[in-house]
Amino acid sequence: MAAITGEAEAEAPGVVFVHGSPPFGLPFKDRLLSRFQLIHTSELAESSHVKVMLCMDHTPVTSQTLHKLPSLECIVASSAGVDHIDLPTCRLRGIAVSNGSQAFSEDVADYAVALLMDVLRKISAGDRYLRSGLWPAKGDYPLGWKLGGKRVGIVGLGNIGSEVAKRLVAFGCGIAYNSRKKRPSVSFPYYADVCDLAANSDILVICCALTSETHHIINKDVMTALGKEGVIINVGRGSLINEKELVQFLVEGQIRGAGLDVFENEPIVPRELLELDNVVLSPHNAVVTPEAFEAMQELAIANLEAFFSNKPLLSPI
Ligand SMILES: O=CC(=O)O
Repeated sequence: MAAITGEAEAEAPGVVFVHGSPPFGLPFKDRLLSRFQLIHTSELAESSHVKVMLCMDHTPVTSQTLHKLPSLECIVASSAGVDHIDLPTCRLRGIAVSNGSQAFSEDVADYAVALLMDVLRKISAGDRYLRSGLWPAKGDYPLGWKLGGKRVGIVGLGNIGSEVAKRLVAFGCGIAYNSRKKRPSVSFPYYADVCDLAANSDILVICCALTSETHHIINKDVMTALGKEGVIINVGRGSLINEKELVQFLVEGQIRGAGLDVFENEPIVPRELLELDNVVLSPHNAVVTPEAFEAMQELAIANLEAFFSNKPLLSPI
């Protein structure tokens, strides 16, 4: 006993409900197991006492899921986007939610810039042209456009959007943004209306959270305002854009191009997009680097430890 041996009595490990089928490798699982007791989705029936959930993938956390966890106080999500979690129910029940965005923001921002550079300078399209033996037989591939000097409208100036801005300022772009609220500490021009932002931009980079307010925030009116020379990059969620309208605008040449990491009905990608050389397509890969996964694991464990020590979460949403 602690009183006799002088050793601190070992504390029981905190119980963590792991939601979804985690893509985590063994080292992460071992690290979690060394600190916490893990309960999995298949054991939901025995989880009525669980206070914290670790969400390792995009499996929906519905009001029914939450109903089965009456003691839940906190959800630690590994992803940047938390649109798979029923946030209104969490708010009603006072369940705190944290996300993983801090861990991924730099990598997602790099990827957004890479997609943009690719669309403008036609890198993937030129690669396809060369590999199919058309160069030089069919002549040089058409020239692309310069990035420096372009006016970039960022939709969602959170962790990821701010990193995108930092990078594009270094490329000599002008930045403006739209978000729920003007950010007093930010000197970039703010547009409360996305159409106004589009009308004053050459490029839109979409990196806001998907909510009922932002669903289809990019629609035909916004694309019309952006104009024929406009480019759209989406590293947020597919449903931020009305995809049917986007496809139509791209097919008809009513905007110049798009770089898309996300789609409305993933992994289904509209067939028309596969035919277009002014579109760069990517299989929801912007967040995926081993370094980002490592940082995500650190953040998830730090959030769980903060919860169990009654400290503020590190990345509350
Ligand atoms: O899309 C990936 C994420 O939200 O982390």
